[in-house]
Amino acid sequence: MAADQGPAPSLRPGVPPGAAPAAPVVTVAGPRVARAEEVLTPEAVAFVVGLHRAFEGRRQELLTRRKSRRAEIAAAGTLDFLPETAAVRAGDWKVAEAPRALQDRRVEITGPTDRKMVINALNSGAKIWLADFEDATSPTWENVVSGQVNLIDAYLGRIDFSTPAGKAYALKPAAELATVVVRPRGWHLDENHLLVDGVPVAGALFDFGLYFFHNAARLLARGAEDPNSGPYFYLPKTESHLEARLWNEVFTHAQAAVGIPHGTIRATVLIETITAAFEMDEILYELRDHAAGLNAGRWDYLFSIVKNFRDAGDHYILPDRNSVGMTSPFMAAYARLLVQTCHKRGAHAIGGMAAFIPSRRDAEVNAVAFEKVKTDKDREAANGFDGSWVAHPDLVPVARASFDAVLGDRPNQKENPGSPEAVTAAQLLDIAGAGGTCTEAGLHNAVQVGIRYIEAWLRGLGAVGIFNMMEDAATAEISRSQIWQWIHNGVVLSDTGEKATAELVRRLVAGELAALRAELGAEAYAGGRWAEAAELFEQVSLAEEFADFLTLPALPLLG
Ligand SMILES: CC(=O)SCCNC(=O)CCNC(=O)[C@H](O)C(C)(C)COP(=O)(O)OP(=O)(O)OC[C@H]1O[C@@H](n2cnc3c(N)ncnc32)[C@H](O)[C@@H]1OP(=O)(O)O
Ligand SMILES: O=CC(=O)O
Ligand SMILES: [Mg+2]
Repeated sequence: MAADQGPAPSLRPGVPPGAAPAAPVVTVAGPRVARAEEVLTPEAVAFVVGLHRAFEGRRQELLTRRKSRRAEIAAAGTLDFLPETAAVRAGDWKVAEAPRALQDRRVEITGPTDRKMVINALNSGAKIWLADFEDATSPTWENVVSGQVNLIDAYLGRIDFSTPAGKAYALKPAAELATVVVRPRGWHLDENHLLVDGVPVAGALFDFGLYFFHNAARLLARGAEDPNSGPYFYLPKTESHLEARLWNEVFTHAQAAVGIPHGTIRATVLIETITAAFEMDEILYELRDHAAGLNAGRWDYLFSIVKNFRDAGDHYILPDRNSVGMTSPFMAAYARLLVQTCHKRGAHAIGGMAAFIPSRRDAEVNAVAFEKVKTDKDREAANGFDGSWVAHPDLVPVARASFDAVLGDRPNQKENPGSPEAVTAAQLLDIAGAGGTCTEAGLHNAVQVGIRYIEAWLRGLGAVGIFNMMEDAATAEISRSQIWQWIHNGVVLSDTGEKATAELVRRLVAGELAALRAELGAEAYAGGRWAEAAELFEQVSLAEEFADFLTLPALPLLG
């Protein structure tokens, strides 16, 4: 405002012009969670409120922008690299050097932040533990607050746990523990239990802000670079470099606010949307002082392709989930581009999740899981990735063997430029080129997985084993969005010759509920949330208007 304009008129009746801005009204409205007061201290809440006040406006703008971008994609029926950022792609620049704790990331275990899992993950022998508030967590107030309590206890080396049967859990010596990398929720989810002037804060800023605030205080006490830890993050579901820019602004603000050096925070960005795949360079560039790498989040990536091209015709129809994999040409192109981009920019390239989970009770299931995961990790290591994810502690040695065989004593292979084959937009979008079939068996599986997962999520479980596969929010999104896509494109199922229709899906849902009642028994069935899960599943897979995320209509049903 120009100096001669005088003070702005007061918009608050009775408050003189130029008076200090009103203090925000902050409401914490969740059910009681044990030890919440250790996390939700007045200072930590004020820090999150400060983030909200600084960045909520921009978050909303970017969420609106997602909608217009999707409308553009629907109109064009295709996608390409951005002309306006060609100079960034062509430029000669690198991201900041990784801190010591993030140099060797050959095996990363992922999982939710409940107490037992925290201890098991940290003790697993993995280099990194991705502490997940996203795909693997149902964001009940209990889960998001107690997760923060557990992270503080883990950082202080005082986390322990025992089961009602007396099995005791404790941390191994500090030098043997995984480094913690926290994955906050994506930009789309609100935290409805913390309101500022009646507006919910972003789940992303709640998870990031609380972990950063508590972690940064300890970091300051320990000295500039802790060899085993720091404020390290995974950033999920990013759709554009502008969203990465917002994270960069949040990091810059957060570091300045608590007085730790710019660049202390390190973030690995999941490339798990089709739009982000076209902006890998740009995302690293925006975050270059804070970037630690990119990750190939294959499950949300498939979901994002279906979501964005759901009504773009036959070329984009995703066949049965188990007939597409990382060797499908469009997925191989995505992995290739990720390794090429990361290594050109000095960043780590981290592989994704093979969803097969082992069983300690069934040797055959175990053998299949080990073999499938080994094949997947061998391929990633050979293709230039610096490390990869596993979902279960028993898979840590499997993935480590794959990466040891390629890396040897080197912490990573960032000097490996990856495949010399350039990646084109057409290759990234060649879904039809994957072949694969759409079957009623695939449709049935999608119904089963979708209902079972949503029911677990409503009870506060964000990751579950279903039919020996790891299922989480990302894989459930594939199930329901694929059904929407098949119905709206009139797909004919190759094994029955029948068309995929809403009526067929409703029949399969009813059949699945009856099967579950028989499998569980009437009492256990009645104790679950099956009817709500089925209703929500039908809504997100059959409603004409496609829900951007299934967790959005599901959120109000959580405690
Ligand atoms: C698309 C994506 O975003 S992938 C990343 C997000 N998804 C995830 O992180 C999933 C992580 N994995 C898991 O949550 C689990 O492995 C599940 C739910 C799939 C299966 O868990 P369970 O049914 O408990 O498996 P199982 O009984 O074989 O577990 C054996 C032991 O390993 C532990 N365990 C299993 N997975 C993990 C894990 N990821 N982290 C830590 N501990 C684990 C179990 O707690 C159990 O411990 P216990 O023997 O002390 O009781
Ligand atoms: O977050 C990972 C994914 O595959 O989705
Ligand atoms: Mg994901």
